[in-house]
Amino acid sequence: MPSLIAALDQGTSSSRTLIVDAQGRVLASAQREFTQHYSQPGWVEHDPLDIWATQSATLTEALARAAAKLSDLAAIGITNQRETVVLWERATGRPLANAIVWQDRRTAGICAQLAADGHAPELQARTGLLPDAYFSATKLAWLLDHIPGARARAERGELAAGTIDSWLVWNLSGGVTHLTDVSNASRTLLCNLHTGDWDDELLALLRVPRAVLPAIVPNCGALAVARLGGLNIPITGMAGDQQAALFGQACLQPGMAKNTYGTGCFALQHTGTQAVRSQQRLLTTIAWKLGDDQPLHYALEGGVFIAGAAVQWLRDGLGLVHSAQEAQQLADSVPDSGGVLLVPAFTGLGAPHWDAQARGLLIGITRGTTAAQVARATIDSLAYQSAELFAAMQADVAAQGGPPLTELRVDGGAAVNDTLMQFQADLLGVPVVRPVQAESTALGAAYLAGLGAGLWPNAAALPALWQEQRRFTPQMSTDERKARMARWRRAVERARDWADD
Ligand SMILES: Nc1ncnc2c1ncn2[C@@H]1O[C@H](COP(=O)(O)OP(=O)(O)O)[C@@H](O)[C@H]1O
Ligand SMILES: O=P(O)(O)OC[C@H](O)CO
Repeated sequence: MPSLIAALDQGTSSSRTLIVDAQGRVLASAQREFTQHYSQPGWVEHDPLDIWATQSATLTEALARAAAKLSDLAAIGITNQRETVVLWERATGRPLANAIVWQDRRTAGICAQLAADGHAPELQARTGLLPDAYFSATKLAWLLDHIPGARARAERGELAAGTIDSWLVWNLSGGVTHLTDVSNASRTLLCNLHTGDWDDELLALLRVPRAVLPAIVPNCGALAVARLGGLNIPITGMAGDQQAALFGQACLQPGMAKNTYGTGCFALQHTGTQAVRSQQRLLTTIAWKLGDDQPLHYALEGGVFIAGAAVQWLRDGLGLVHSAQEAQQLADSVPDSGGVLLVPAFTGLGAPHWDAQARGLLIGITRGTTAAQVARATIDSLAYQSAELFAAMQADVAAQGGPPLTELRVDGGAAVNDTLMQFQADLLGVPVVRPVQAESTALGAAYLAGLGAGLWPNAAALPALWQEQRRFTPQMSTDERKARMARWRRAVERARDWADD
C-alpha cells in the first residue's frame, strides 16, 4: 500500500519537495533555486517553465533520497508563493509571458487610482484585502492588456490564468485540470471572502474575464490527479504557503497564531469561522476549508517586508559580517543595542503602516556605538516589527470579542536565533514556541494531503504530530515592554513619509 506523501513547496526563491510518512515524519527533502528576473525597476518576474522544471526535479530528487518511488506515494500536497500570476494557452500549455511575482510593483499606479476612486472600503469588505499591487488581480489585468490579443483570447476561453498552485496542478495533471484552492483564491482581490467564490462585481471592476480563471476547490479532498511516470497519483491537499504554515503549526483553534521569520515576516492568527474585519489595516484572509461540506476558516494576516533581509543588509550592504550566523554572534556579544534602533523601512513599511515612502532609519547612535550594537538593533528590528503586527491583531480580535493570544508558534530561517526569540517573547508578553520540525509550510501541505487521502481520520489527529522543541517565556516587566514599544513607535514615526519619489 502506498503510504508516503510528497509535499511540493514552491517558494519565491526556490522550489522544494519533502517526502513525509504517515506518522508525519520527514524522510527526505530536496531544493532547487531558480532565476529571478528584474527587467525594470520595481518589476519581479519568474519563468513559469523554470518553476515547473525545478519543482518536478526536486520531486524526483527527494524520492531518490528517501529511497522511494512514485508508486510509494499515497498523495501529493502543494503549497506555494501566493499572489504570483501565470497566464498560459490552454491548447498548448505554453505560458504567454513570465509570471508576475507578488513583489512586483508595476501596477501600483492602477491600485492608487482604485483607492483614489473610493474603492478601498468595498474591496476590504468583499475580499479582506487592500487595493495594492501585491495582490493578483491587477497583475493579471496588466498581462491581458499588454500581451497583444490576450484579452480577446481570454474572453473566448482560449487562455488560462492562475496562481502558482494552478500552474503546478495544470502541469502535474498533464494539461487537464485548471483549479485553485480557496486560500490562494483569497489573495487575488477577486474572491469573495464570505462565499469563497469569484465575485462578479470584482471581476468587472478589476477587468478580469471569468473564462480565464480556474475553478475554486477546498484545501483537501480528491482535488485532482497527477499523471506522473504512467501512474495516477491523487493531489489531495493544497494551500498558499502562509496558510499552510498556520496549518503545519497545528494552529487549528481560534486565537492560535504563527510567525514565519524569513526574508520578510508573515504573521497569521486563526480567527475560526469568523472573518474579522480589520480596523488596523491588516488583511483578512481565508485560512482553509477542509472539504466541500466544511465551513470556511479565516485568519488575520500582517506582513513585514524587511525582516531577515535586514540581516542580509548587514552582510551585503555594510559588509559587517559574512553570514547570518556571524551576525547573530556579533549581536550576542553585547547585552543589548545600547539604545540604538534600526527601522528597516528599506522598501517602505507594510502592515499596519502601509507607507511606501518610509525609508530606513538608524537612530540613537552615540560616539560609543559599536558594530555589535548595530547588529543587535538589526536583529531586534524583526521582533519590534512583529510585535507591532501582533498588537494590531490583538486590537482587531479584541474588538470582535475574540480570544487573546496565549502563545506564538514560530518558524522560518531566523527562528533559529534564540536571542531573537527571547526578545520576541519579552515584547509580546506571551511565550514563543519553536517546533521540532521547522518546515511548517511543507508540513502543512503534507497534513492537508494526508487528511484528504484519509491517512489521518480528521484534523483532530494533527496536533499530536506537532512537537515543541523550545519555549521562550517572557522575562521583561510590563513597564519596560511598554517603554520599549513606545520608543520603537517614535522611531517608526521618524522613518515615515521620507522618500520624495
Ligand atoms: N541566526 C540568524 N539570526 C537572524 N537572522 C537569520 C539567522 N539565520 C538566518 N537568518 C535570516 O533568515 C532569512 C532566511 O530564512 P528563510 O526562511 O530561508 O527565508 P526565505 O524563505 O524568505 O528565503 C535570511 O534573511 C537570513 O538573513
Ligand atoms: O515564498 P515565500 O515564502 O517568500 O512566501 C511568499 C508569500 O506567499 C507572499 O505572499
